Amino acid sequence: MLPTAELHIHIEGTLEPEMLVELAARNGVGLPTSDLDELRAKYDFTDLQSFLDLYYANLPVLRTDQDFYDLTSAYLARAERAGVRRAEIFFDPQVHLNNDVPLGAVFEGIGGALRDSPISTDLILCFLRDLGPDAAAETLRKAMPYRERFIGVGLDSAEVGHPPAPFAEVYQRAAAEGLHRVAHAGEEGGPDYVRDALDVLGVERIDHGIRAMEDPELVARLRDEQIPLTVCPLSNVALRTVDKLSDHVLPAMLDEGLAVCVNSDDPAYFGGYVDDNFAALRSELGITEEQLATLARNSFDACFVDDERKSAWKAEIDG
Ligand code: HPA
Ligand SMILES: [Zn+2]
Repeated sequence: MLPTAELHIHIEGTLEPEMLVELAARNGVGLPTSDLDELRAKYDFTDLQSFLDLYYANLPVLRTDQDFYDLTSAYLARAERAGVRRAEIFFDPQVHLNNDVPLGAVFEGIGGALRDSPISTDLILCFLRDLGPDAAAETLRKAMPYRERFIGVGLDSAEVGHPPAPFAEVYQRAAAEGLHRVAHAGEEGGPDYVRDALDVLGVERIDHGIRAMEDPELVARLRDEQIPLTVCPLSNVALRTVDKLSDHVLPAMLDEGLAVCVNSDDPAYFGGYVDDNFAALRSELGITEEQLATLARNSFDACFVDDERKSAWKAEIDG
């Protein structure tokens, strides 16, 4: 199993239908159906918004520390089997706050599972871009009592129509707090979203970034500056950003010398964990063992950890 870092994983997107049903029963939360086949049948998306509608509709089942602990433990156990050595995990506090779940329960539950796992982990707090910059600033303010529990901020949810620039101030505030900065850009939005995430928000990594390939000048910059891009191939197929995996730009990104790595995004919804993504790249895109090793090396280089730890993980790839 290829060792890797997973840098683009939404913990809420690891909620498998089985756990959805279990948590709904535990907390007395109604679901449209408890039939697993009927639930899975809903996992057929036309675009990002059609996925987000289901993702948000399912999340009221998460209520207590224990729920967040169970969700996170299940992901970490599965990630361990997938070869994940390091996970930098996104979470969406605004969803839980809007569901009347206190931030303390979110941090305690997720944090407890992280402590109990052998995988090296940290948390990245994501702002929901469609709720706007004021709500993001308010969320960061509410999270400050838990400042030691997370290492960075990100930007997710509906991309088109919600460009990065209005979030400049909250990203500045995050930087002043010593937080790392990443953002989803170029998933459904065009190259301008990627450029603004870099220039206006000062992000250190781009999540997705596949549409940057439409702009040769931007591609040259991403290569020259070796900006990490956390690509999620099965997610892009599930959300129909690409028609089929064999059309994916990942091989072209590798050929351009971009700092790409492979991630699962929302594995419960998109048909697989990071090892499933690697397997699909091998079988459907003809990605070679050497390219897979490059992707794994890139993932460790892109981690928010010291060089010594990166080197130790990278040594495992060839060893
Ligand atoms: O894949 C995603 N894209 C944007 N926002 C998200 N929030 C959870 N998953 C996603
Ligand atoms: Zn994502």
